[in-house]
Amino acid sequence: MTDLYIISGFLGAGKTTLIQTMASSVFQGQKIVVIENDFGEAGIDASFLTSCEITVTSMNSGCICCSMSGDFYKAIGQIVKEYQPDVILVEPSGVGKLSDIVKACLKQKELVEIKRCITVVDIRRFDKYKENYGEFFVDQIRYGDLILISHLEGNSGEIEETLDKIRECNQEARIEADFWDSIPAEVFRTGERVEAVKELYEESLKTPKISHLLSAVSSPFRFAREVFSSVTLECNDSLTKEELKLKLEHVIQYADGMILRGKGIVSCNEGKFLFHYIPGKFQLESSQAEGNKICFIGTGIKKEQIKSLFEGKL
Ligand SMILES: Nc1nc2c(ncn2[C@@H]2O[C@H](COP(=O)(O)OP(=O)(O)OP(=O)(O)O)[C@@H](O)[C@H]2O)c(=O)[nH]1
Repeated sequence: MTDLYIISGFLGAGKTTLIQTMASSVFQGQKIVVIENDFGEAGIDASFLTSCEITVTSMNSGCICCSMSGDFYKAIGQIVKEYQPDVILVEPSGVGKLSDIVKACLKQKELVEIKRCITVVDIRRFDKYKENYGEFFVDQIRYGDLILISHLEGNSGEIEETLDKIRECNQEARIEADFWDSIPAEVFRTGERVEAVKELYEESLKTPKISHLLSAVSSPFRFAREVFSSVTLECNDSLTKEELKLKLEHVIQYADGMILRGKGIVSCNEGKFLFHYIPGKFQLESSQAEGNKICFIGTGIKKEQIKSLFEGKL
C-alpha cells in the first residue's frame, strides 16, 4: 500500500511551495512521485518541480475531480506499478474541491492509503475567496485534516481572526499558523482524520452503484470549469525582461473579467524567468525550469483579448 497525501488550497495559496518543502524535509530520502493537476494547459508547476529534481506526472487542462477523474484513476495505478514509490503527493488544481479529490483517490483504495488531506490557506485572501468562490474554497477547508496558513509575513496580526474563521468551517482540523520549516515533520505525516473525510470513506465502502447515486444526489454545486477559465500564451524569445514585465502588467491591468492567478516559465533574451501573479503580488524571477508558456486563470476572462493585450504594442 502506497501512502498518499493530498495538498489542496485555492489558487496561489502555496501548494507547490509546500510540496517542494515537504519533498526536501518531511520525505527526504523517500521515493516520491507528485501528481500535478493544473487547471490551465501549460503544466508550469510540473516544470518547476521537475527542475527541483522531483518526479512529476502531469494532468493538465481540467480538473481531476470532474473531467479527468478516469485519467486520474489510471494515473495512480500506473504510478504505483511503474515507480513503486513510498509516497504519492497529489496537487489538485486550485479550483478543485477537496471532497471530490478524496472520492477520486478512494476509487484506488486497494493501492493507496490517504494519509493526510492538507489544505493551504492564504491568510490575506480568506474573506474575498470565501465570499466569491465559497463553494470551492470552503470545501477545501472543510475536508482538510491539516490546515496550514501561508503568506504569514507581515500579516501575523490577523492570525487569531483567521483561525476563528477557519474553525467556523472546520472545527476538527489541526491548524498550523507557523512557518512551515518550524512545524515538526510528524505533523505533516500523520494525524487524526476529520469526520467529513471519514464519511467519504464509509460512502466508498458501499456498493459502487449506491455510492455513485449518493454522490450524484449530494453534488448540487457547479464544476470548476463552469465558473473559472484559463488562457495560455506562448512568449516571444526576443523580449527583454523589462518588456516582458510591462506586457504582463498590461494584461493584468486591462483584461476583462477577474484574473485570479497568473503563472509561467518564460524564456526571453535575458534568460529564463518564473512568473507568479496572485492579486496584490507580482513576481518575475530567474529560473532554471524548462518551458515557454504563461497561463492566466480567472473568471470572465477572454482568450482573444488577453492574447492581443499581450502581443500588442505598449
Ligand atoms: N511570501 C510568501 N510567499 C509565498 C508563500 N507561499 C507561497 N508563496 C509564493 O506565492 C506564489 C504562489 O505559490 P505556489 O506554491 O505556486 O501556489 P499554488 O497554490 O501552488 O498555486 P496554483 O497551483 O497555481 O494554484 C509563489 O510566488 C510562491 O513563492 C508564503 O507563505 N509566503
